[in-house]
Amino acid sequence: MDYHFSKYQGTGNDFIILDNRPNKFPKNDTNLVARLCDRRFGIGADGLLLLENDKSADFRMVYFNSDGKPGTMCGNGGRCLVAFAHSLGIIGDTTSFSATDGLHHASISGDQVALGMSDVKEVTTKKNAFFLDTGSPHHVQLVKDLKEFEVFREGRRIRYGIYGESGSNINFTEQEGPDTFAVRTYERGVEDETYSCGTGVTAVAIAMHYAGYTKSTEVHIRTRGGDLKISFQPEEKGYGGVVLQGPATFVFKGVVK
Ligand SMILES: N[C@H](CCC[C@H](N)C(=O)O)C(=O)O
Repeated sequence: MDYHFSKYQGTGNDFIILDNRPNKFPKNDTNLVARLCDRRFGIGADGLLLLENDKSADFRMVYFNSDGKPGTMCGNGGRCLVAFAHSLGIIGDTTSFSATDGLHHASISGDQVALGMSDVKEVTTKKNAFFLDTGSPHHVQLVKDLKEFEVFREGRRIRYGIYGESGSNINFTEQEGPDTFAVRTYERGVEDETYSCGTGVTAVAIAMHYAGYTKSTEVHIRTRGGDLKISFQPEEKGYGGVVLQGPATFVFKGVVK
């Protein structure tokens, strides 16, 4: 079987994207997805996204981590899928699409995609960290000297040590200004550090506001792969109006067996 794919990246978080409106992709074939994402034996990516038909929205997003298993919401992936849908002429400059955590609204202007994220119902404070769900589960921890921090070793230890098999994504952050933070993420399902994690930087922005490290409701995050902006509104319980904005870029397209 030939698979026609496009490769996109959003601040260095990279994805294989396929148009699965014909509904022909074998979604249960974990080994196939893992092989396509393999950086030696396949195309190479942090995850794989399918664009599918949806009865009540412009399209449906289906996401797999590079381990081949279905993931939860992917913020950078969602932004790249909007850019892909726009390139196919499926959408104009605004869209609504469905994903595992519900309906998302987004807009695209040039290479910038602004993606509405799920409301955050609760932020849990732990010993020296925070836990919240932004469509995927995230542990957020402030560290010193982030550049030298052992993200893989410490991320893996926490991901399996505290969160067990179902796991969590693990974000380490260092404040750089009143509304600016640097973030590095150990991503569940990739089981490695990624250059950026969209639901992760969203979790950091909200956790830092919740804990009083920033008063701003528009937070700038620097990741290894580039810069993202997260805006949100504090609500009675939790946060709403959450928007993740940043670049989503086409890299190449091809056919793979
Ligand atoms: N690995 C995450 C999903 C992708 C998150 C990340 N790529 C993003 O941009 O949000 C999980 O399954 O929990």
